[in-house]
Amino acid sequence: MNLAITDVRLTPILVADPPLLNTQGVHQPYTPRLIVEVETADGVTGVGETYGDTKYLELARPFAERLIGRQVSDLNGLFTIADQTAVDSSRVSGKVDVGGLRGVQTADKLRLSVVSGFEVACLDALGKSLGLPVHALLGGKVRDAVEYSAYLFYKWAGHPEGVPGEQDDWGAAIDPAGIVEQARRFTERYGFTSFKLKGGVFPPEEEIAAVRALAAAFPGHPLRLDPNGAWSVATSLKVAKELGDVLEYLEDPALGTPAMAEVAAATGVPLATNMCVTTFAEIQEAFTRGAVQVVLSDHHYWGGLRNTQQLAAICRTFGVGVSMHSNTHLGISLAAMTHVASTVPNLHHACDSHYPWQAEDVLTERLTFDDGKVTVSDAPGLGVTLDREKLAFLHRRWLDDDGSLRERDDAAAMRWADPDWVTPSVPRW
Ligand SMILES: O=C([O-])C(=O)C[C@H](O)[C@@H](O)C(=O)[O-]
Ligand SMILES: [Mg+2]
Repeated sequence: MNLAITDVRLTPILVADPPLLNTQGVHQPYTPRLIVEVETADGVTGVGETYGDTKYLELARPFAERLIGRQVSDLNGLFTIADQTAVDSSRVSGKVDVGGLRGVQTADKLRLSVVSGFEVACLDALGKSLGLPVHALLGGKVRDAVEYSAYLFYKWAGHPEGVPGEQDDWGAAIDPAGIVEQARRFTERYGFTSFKLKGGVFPPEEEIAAVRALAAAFPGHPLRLDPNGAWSVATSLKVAKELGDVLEYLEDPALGTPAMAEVAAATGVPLATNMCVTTFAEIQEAFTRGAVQVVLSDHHYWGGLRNTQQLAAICRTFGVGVSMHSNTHLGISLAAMTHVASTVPNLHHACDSHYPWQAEDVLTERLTFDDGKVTVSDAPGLGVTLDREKLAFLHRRWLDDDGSLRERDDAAAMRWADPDWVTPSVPRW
């Protein structure tokens, strides 16, 4: 068996995305992703997926060149390569990413977001070479299926007039009744039993009403509300008080560890985050201050599946829960998330996934949710097959774009509907 990497292919694509609202604005009609393929001397190909904005592409290209000749089994070596890959300082503010939705933006985090795409591709190739599923390479699954939650969004029926985009069949959801209807469709289509509402869009009273409506429609089901740090400490505490009896957790009610710690100290409602703890460096302060009770890992920016396992072990040590965050992603990432989630013993909350919102994919067969769960594949590697025609189609869309959609920018997308829109300052309420 020859595990040496002989070829690496990077394919940036644009994937259709519905007009989902968040505190920064609205999703663009197409969002960038990067598909990574590594090929071994034996002709085995592994696939990975990560963010596709230019700053990731810029790093992925020199990274890919350095991979040639290395073994797909040399996963630790990926971090060495990452350390040697220079990051353009203009690409990192040290502050926030996508209007703050993905937490702090550092050079290391940018590197890790690229490493993760290659790590998953290497694991896929290694698994296929050895005839083993990725979960086996990670130490073995402790569950046969991974539970996901319905990721509810306020949304418009379509993208603003005159903006080219794909039509979705979800309709509009801009009030409690619309959110309950969306949740019903999620349960009918996928069997989800827990629900997360993306908040920070409307004044808190309206979002409290939406969560109350969900609680009435789905009594006893786990509910979460995530305004992406849009609230002050006082507002967060008010919401926690009003919804404390129905919330599984509140997600990033306020921005940053100090504010989260203040909220946590004054409420019994658990706080989850994918914003104030998104790197290993942020763990110590947040955990010692008791600022978060659940960390939502995202293998893309934590640096891959093995780093996600390390994060889970740290959380276990500190008695902090762990689950999974999601941004717009395709089936390769859902498969990767499912493999790693199947190996984490202390996973006690349904994971997030945007996948139901993505009507397009690059796989020959879409992954499916049954009773809200994805079955863990025992096929070699990730257990997915790339559809080259679909990949080429989505890549063509990226090539044809004039550059305006190649960076995710929810505030810019909002300006198509509201030319005066500026990214709201935080706390918004
Ligand atoms: O849980 C979260 O904070 C997210 O999923 C962040 C995302 O960017 C989400 O808000 C979105 O896609 O609009
Ligand atoms: Mg969140």
